[in-house]
Amino acid sequence: MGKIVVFNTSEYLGALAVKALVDEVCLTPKPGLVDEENNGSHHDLTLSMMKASARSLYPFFVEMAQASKGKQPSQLLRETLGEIGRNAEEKMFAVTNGINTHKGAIWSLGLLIGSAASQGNSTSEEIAKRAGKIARFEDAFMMKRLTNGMRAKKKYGVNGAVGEAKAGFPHIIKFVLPMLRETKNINHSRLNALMAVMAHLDDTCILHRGGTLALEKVKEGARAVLRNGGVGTREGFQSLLKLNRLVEALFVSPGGSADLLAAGLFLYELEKRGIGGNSDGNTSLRL
Ligand SMILES: CC(C)(COP(=O)(O)OP(=O)(O)OC[C@H]1O[C@@H](n2cnc3c(N)ncnc32)[C@H](O)[C@@H]1O)[C@@H](O)C(=O)NCCC(=O)NCCS
Ligand SMILES: Nc1ncnc2c1ncn2[C@@H]1O[C@H](COP(=O)(O)OP(=O)(O)OP(=O)(O)O)[C@@H](O)[C@H]1O
Repeated sequence: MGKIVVFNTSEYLGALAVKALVDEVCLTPKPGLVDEENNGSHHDLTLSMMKASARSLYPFFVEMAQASKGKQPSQLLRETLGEIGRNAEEKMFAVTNGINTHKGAIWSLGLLIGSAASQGNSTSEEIAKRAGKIARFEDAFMMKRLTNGMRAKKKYGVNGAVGEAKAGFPHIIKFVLPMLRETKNINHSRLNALMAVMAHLDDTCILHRGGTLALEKVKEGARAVLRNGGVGTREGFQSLLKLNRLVEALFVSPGGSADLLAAGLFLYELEKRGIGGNSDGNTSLRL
């Protein structure tokens, strides 16, 4: 996408969401996930596919923002976002030839964009809370297909992507945002934010492929990185490399944590730039 010029708040929010997805996938070295060095535990994903998928979602994110402008959380808003979200998933699968690149991310970012657009000048905490309120309304049109996430939720009794949203994205508020706000080295703070969420999240991507044993090992590995001072220290970075080898050996992928990092990056950019950053004309964003 390179540079994108945006003309209104909805386009601005859409561009920030795409930027968050591109920033997440480019963050390196991540355990098990696609990054600039390798495709992690994914035989079917590549960096260029992830970027193409992220860019293809732009019009849907803009539409979500437009549809939510000035609206209170309601079943109608939930169903409107649901329909746009399903269309976005369809586009994603068309762009990737049927590979799941951003299903979880569309869900979390979609709700947060809707919430951010519905009421200007909110804090990240308020946006996440209101997104939770939207998610708690029923979507009568939601397809009841058996997904990997549903299987994992049933088997292991965890909440998954839907539970995280309905609870107002506690892992973003408690773990991702504090880390992003903490340090001056962007790469370190983003990797530490990923470690913090991985140390706590019941990620259905990991559970589906590796079960509870793999999830516990991954959580402990992420905790070790933070205990050793984070990725900015020699010991912490060695622990990250050790975690990457562990995740590779287990052949699992923390896709849910990656989604929540991307969603946190979106909120963090929004709090730095402000929602009205482009209100009086063109603003360009480098993606
Ligand atoms: C809710 C979704 C993500 C389906 O989730 P489900 O748990 O059934 O399983 P599925 O395995 O298909 O996808 C889950 C994805 O969520 C992410 N994830 C996994 N664990 C977690 C977690 N604990 N917290 C947050 N995200 C997680 C991962 O990326 C994973 O791939 C979504 O596909 C959906 O139903 N979309 C419908 C469109 C919609 O209603 N959109 C409205 C807002 S845009
Ligand atoms: N950098 C990334 N690399 C890989 N996955 C990512 C990345 N960022 C986010 N994700 C998320 O991970 C999910 C894909 O994970 P995964 O391929 O494990 O799921 P799946 O298609 O349900 O299952 P599986 O591939 O195990 O059959 C997507 O929904 C996406 O949102």
